Amino acid sequence: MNDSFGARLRSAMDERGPLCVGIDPHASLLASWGLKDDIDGLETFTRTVVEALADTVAVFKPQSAFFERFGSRGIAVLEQAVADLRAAGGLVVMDAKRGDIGSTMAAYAETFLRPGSPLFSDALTVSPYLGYGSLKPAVDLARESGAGLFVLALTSNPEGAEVQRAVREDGRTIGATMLGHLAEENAGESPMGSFGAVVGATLGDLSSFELDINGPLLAPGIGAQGATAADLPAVFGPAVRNVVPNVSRGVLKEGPDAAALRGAAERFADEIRAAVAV
Ligand SMILES: O=c1ccn([C@@H]2O[C@H](COP(=O)(O)O)[C@@H](O)[C@H]2O)c(=O)[nH]1
Repeated sequence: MNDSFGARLRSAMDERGPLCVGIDPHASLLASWGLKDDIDGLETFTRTVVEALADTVAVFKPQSAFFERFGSRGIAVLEQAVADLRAAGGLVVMDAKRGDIGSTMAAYAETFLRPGSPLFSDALTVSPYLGYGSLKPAVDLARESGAGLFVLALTSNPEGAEVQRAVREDGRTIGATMLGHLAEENAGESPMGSFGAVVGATLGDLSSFELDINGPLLAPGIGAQGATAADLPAVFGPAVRNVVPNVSRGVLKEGPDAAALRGAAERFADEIRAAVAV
């Protein structure tokens, strides 16, 4: 890969729009699609989403947890989905939220960020709560591989504030500190850097945070968690141009009909485009 993740993401957003569709095969969704909560149900669900959306949506975010719960066969379904999505021109952000001491983080990085690895993805979500520096092996390998990271900074769930809004001795919150680290990683990059933050679309006015990190902001929370596309400008301000809004259940609940899935993704994409253009 010649281009960095940030460059590939900017092109994909320009060509296909900024929507990220999450692939979260909840047991309740398998049931509502008339599928069994087993490996065949998982495989049919995943293949249906991939076939319906892979050639039109810019970014996909498979939620690893829903595949891991089926063990090695679930991981095989995830591997196939990653390969098929990427072959169709979609970018894959693996939502595995890995985080550990550096020596173990290096192994997670090899799993998701080393080209040729079965789960190699365009980007990986990571947790910095063992200290931002513990992510260094992933940062280094992402740079080498042309991949990206999304670091949990201000998550969409209300419980996140206990940690992320805690104030350090220097007066900065933990969330702001993570955003600061990412701005340093992305300094000087064009059209934007490859080191993004996860910032929930549910969080209301974030003008007290420096969201302009010259990198992407992955924004979950639209749809099932109650945020809407129309909320994006008020939440993100001028940084909205770098926002990649994620919708998982809001799209997936329209399946299994492929046209209905495509219709839902198009509606969200149109709403986002309209909101971001204001
Ligand atoms: O702060 C965060 C970080 C990650 N997520 C993940 O995004 C999707 C959201 O799914 P919806 O069905 O659209 O609510 C899911 O995979 C979460 O694990 C998040 O919601 N918030």
